[in-house]
Amino acid sequence: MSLHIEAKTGDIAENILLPGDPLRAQYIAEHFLDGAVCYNRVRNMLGYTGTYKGHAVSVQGTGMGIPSISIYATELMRDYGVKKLIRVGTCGAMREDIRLRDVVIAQGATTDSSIIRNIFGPSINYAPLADFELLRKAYDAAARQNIPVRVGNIVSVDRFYDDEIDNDKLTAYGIMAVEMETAGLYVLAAKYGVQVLGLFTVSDHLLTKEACTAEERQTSFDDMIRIALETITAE
Ligand SMILES: O=P(O)(O)O[C@H]1O[C@H](CO)[C@@H](O)[C@H]1O
Ligand SMILES: O=c1cc[nH]c(=O)[nH]1
Repeated sequence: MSLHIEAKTGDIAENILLPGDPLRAQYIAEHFLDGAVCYNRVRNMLGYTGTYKGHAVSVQGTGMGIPSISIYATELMRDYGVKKLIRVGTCGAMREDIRLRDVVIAQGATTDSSIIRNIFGPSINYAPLADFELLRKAYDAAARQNIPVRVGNIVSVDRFYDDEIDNDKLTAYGIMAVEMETAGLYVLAAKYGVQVLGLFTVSDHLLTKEACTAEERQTSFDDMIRIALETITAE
């Protein structure tokens, strides 16, 4: 048991998916895992363990923003021995060639969060990166399922409502999409020496202002979950 997760030692699998929304954790457990059992209800931040094609897999809600995901990621890595983590999130597209419902893989995660400065001091701009083996497996799994994916740099922002951020400059330097947790997750995975990857479904578009309907979110979201599960259970 840790401060924010009431699971007993051994209740959580080494392989885990991390959606921000705890109800998405419940959805994944109910629709994709066999024999899923809920191991966490503290603060309603639901966590489940079940199996996928015979492999033990957990799924844990992490909340919104780097402070929230950092709590769950630290306890999962440090106290429960989790070894492979895939964030399954939603994101906002920032470029015209990225469309609604596309699946995005975060090779790197730029950030305006103070987490980098707080760890390394003002002279280092650490580059939070995905694990290459997980990235390659996710790309291959997507290709096998004929799901197109975009791979590259995203930005993890501290503020969802941010009138000051220069999105045009970020886009000009290749940033594909915006979300709020991955840079922090990648840094923590490096600290604890575990494998990590961020996968996203584009739920809205910052340029065109389009947004997915609930049904569209569901369908494209399922594509991302299948990629994540095939990746995390691949030998
Ligand atoms: O859909 P999730 O995983 O929560 O991710 C995105 O959605 C939330 C904002 O609405 C932020 O957490 C952002 O990162
Ligand atoms: O953090 C997020 C997630 C989805 N869409 C956004 O614009 N931002």
